[in-house]
Amino acid sequence: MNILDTIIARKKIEVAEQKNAGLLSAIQQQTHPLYSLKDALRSSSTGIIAEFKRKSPSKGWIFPDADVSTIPAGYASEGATGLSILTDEYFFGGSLNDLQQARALVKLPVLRKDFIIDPYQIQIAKAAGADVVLLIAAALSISECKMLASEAHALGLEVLLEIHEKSEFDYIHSNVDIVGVNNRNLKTFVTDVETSFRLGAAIPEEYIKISESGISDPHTVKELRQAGFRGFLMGETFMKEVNPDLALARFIHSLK
Ligand SMILES: O=P(O)(O)OC[C@@H](O)[C@@H](O)c1c[nH]c2ccccc12
Repeated sequence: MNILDTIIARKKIEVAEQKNAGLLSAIQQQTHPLYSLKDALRSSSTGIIAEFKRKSPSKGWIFPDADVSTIPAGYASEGATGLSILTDEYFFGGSLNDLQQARALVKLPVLRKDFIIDPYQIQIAKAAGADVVLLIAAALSISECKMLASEAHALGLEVLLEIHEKSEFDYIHSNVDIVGVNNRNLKTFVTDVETSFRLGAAIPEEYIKISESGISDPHTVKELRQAGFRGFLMGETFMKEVNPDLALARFIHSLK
């Protein structure tokens, strides 16, 4: 079993437990007008989506005691276009509480970063205050992906579809708002920014496209922009620093 299969197997159990425990009805519902990531990316000059992530299966612990009451707000004040908040606990050290806290502190589009396989997780994302959900082609069938995307839209959330291979172009459909090319292969962890350049050109013009993972050099962002990418999802480059928000500020500065 590759790591993605392991994560999904565990996720199925987690969602079943959450349903049994009635998690959705226990969440204090957040209501706010949607902060559209699509619109923010269209109008932003930097397009950095800054991620809050304590650990990952590929790197282990990055910042175990990272403080959610300061870092996302810091990202916002240093110029992030949107936030990505990991909510998977076992593999990424995140929580729904992280999402709720970040939501309460920032007025930016917030992505729930998790492995979504069930509409229940989208309802929870909405209740906890997310604006966008991630759907990973490699983790879903095309029909599951379509069903989950229409659930997200029914709740007024945007959909970020993540792809990594040409064969996953078939997942792109009308209920997708943003197409993300993950430079990291979730089955092998091999990260290569060339993936974005290779796949980017073939993504239909009407979709906003973003490049995800393994970005650490401002020069890469400039090149990706020239290739038509409007957003850049970056985690580790910031989270490996003592002050991730200041690392973002320096990165943005060097883009100018
Ligand atoms: O820390 P990085 O290499 O900058 O990557 C961020 C983000 O792209 C990565 O965390 C990610 C991309 N797709 C995912 C799917 C699930 C979990 C995590 C991810």
